[in-house]
Amino acid sequence: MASVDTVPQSLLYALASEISIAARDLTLFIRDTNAAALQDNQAGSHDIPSNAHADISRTKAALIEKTMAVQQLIMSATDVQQQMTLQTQQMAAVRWICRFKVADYVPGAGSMSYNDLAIAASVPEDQLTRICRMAMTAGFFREPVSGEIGHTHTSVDLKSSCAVHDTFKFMTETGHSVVSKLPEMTEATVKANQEGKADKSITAFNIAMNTSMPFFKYIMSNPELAKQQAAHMRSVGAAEESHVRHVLGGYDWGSLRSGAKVIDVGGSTGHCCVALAKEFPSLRFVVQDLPPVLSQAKIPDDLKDRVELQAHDFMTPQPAASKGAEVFFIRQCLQNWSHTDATRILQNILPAMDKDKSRIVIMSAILADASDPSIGQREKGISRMRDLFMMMAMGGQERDSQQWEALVKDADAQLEISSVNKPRGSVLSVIEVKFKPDSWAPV
Ligand SMILES: C[S@@+](CC[C@H](N)C(=O)[O-])C[C@H]1O[C@@H](n2cnc3c(N)ncnc32)[C@H](O)[C@@H]1O
Repeated sequence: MASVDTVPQSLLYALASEISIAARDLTLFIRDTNAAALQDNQAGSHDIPSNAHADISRTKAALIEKTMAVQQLIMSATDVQQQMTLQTQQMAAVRWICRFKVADYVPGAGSMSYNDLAIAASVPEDQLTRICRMAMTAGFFREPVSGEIGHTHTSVDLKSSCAVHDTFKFMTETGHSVVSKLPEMTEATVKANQEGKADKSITAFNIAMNTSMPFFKYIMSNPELAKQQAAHMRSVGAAEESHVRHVLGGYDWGSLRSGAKVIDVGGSTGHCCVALAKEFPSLRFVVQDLPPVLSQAKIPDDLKDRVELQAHDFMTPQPAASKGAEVFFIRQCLQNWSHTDATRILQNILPAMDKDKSRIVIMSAILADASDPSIGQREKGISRMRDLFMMMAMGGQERDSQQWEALVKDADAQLEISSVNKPRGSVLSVIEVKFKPDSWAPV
């Protein structure tokens, strides 16, 4: 075997060295914050707390990105096929586990027999054993001794009381059936074009759910789906790339005057406003969303005087009370809509704006150039995953820089993008939109 000195420089070797440095930094962090985790070695034991410093979150993200880059370098097409098939089955296993609430019956500490678990969950033992053993290959559950099953740090979050359970259910039930209809969506689009009905948007979601209702209308008509979707948004907000932390650091909220009003348009259950309200005690917030989503909101008691919930359909003009608000914040919403609808959403905000002091702050992805080597495949993959899901579920789209410019200009020719900031480690950028300085000069 070659000594380390004689190994030629290669991307593989460079990545492995970077992984080694990141692993050292993460280990030191865990030693200082949760030393017991170093002995644990269960799936999820080396995860970091969601409020960890941004540097350590970036280290974790880099480890995931670089280990994925190493795999891509060394895997053949057959290896990739096996990996994808494995992930498909792992996902099917998690779907089954969530459907039968299996994680609820497993004790928080220690273990139980498959037989007892099968009785508790009312499922056949043979299926339970084989399916849980597949889920173990993805880090969910463990078999400390043969025939016994216990939780790992990750499987605990599959309990039906956890948001992760709801988001997995949404992804594996609704999301999975939508994704499976991608070719049918194209066939329906081609057929509509041939019949001269090109304006009729047919999504994979419409085909999968056998409905002509738009995505959100359908979701909101089913309380269970609305709950899962809201949980999904909270879980997306907890992922490093789209963590709510980037909302805090991504815009100069501190420069707003004391008492300034921030309206979170399509703000879901208020997780962004709650985080902002904790950090910026002089600001006031209004969370706008549809009633079924707002009904899931839990605003902490000490923030209720500064974080208001308001039912509002952003396809209609802003209510009178919004007039003159300093910030109309709209995060992760416009990608759900086509260019025409997204233009309308922005236009519905404009009459409520004070041209002098109001601005729209959009927080969304700006699609990277596929040839940009500075962005890793995982980050590109996550943006593409969102873009495709928007297309399949809602006929929406993620946008590149030119498409954002065009959207703002089509909403109103007097609007302009005044600044763009992409917080480090975030897949979302903060796009500030204002009226052009000369657009309100007396004529
Ligand atoms: C992708 S989520 C983004 C939520 C939140 N802004 C965030 O960043 O986590 C899109 C949100 O738009 C809301 N929404 C969809 N249609 C809406 C409408 N017509 N009016 C108001 N909100 C709507 C959904 O309920 C959902 O909360």
